[in-house]
Amino acid sequence: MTLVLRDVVKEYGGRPVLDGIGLEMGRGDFVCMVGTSGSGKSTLLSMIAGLEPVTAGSIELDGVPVRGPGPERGLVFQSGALFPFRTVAENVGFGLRLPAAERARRVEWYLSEVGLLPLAGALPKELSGGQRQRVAIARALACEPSVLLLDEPFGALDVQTKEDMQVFLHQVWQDTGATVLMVTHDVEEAVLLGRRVIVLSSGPGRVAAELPVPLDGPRRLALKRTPEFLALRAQVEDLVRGYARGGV
Ligand SMILES: Nc1ncnc2c1ncn2[C@@H]1O[C@H](COP(=O)(O)OP(=O)(O)OP(=O)(O)O)[C@@H](O)[C@H]1O
Repeated sequence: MTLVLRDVVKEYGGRPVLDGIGLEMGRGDFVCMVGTSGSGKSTLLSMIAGLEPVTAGSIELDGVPVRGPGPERGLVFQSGALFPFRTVAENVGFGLRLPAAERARRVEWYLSEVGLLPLAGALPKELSGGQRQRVAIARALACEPSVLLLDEPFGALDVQTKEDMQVFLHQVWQDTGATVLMVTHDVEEAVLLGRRVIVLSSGPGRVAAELPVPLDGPRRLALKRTPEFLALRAQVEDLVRGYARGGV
């Protein structure tokens, strides 16, 4: 599925928040978006998810304009927002309009994909933060979306758990072939996972730079220590810092 944004503008009360955003993503793409706080990253994801209308411009999936939410787009927020009184399996299966046996099979499949099958009967309060995010990701994946929209999905996790989740997400992406658009504050995470990194400037948000990530081989954590990775990370950090100060 292709996702195309053309000249997307968003205003709140006449105040421009995003201005002229363009983006093209093909099937199986993985794009990470970074930018300072308030540059409109979450707003952009909400519009792609169909939860917010655009003020001007267009967002199209396979050439069809987005006019509301749809099952082909899965959205995961920073705090997974699970139903507290439903089990892990019930959370993952919630909203799946399938016959019971098929739904159970689907839930089992995605719980094993995220390594949580043994905790299928647990309640969210019995899980760690990382496990809760895995459930949220499994829930989004269970709808088998063509496009996965991730808004700071690991932002609330400690460094170790976050790194485990980065490796996990990369594996899920490879296994499912989903198109992934991920918003993050973490430049290292963006360079590790993205095949491209988009830097948004702020006030209003614009695409300030789009950098390919030409790193060969598997995206393992050891990659973070290579000179190529460190150079690219520094380049993106300088861009983000520069735009935060009002232009490079
Ligand atoms: N519903 C709304 N009504 C009015 N203004 C809003 C609304 N949602 C967001 N904004 C404004 O739009 C701007 C961009 O917000 P947004 O949350 O998209 O930025 P962000 O880049 O995701 O920030 P952060 O990195 O801090 O999450 C902010 O100035 C915010 O105050």
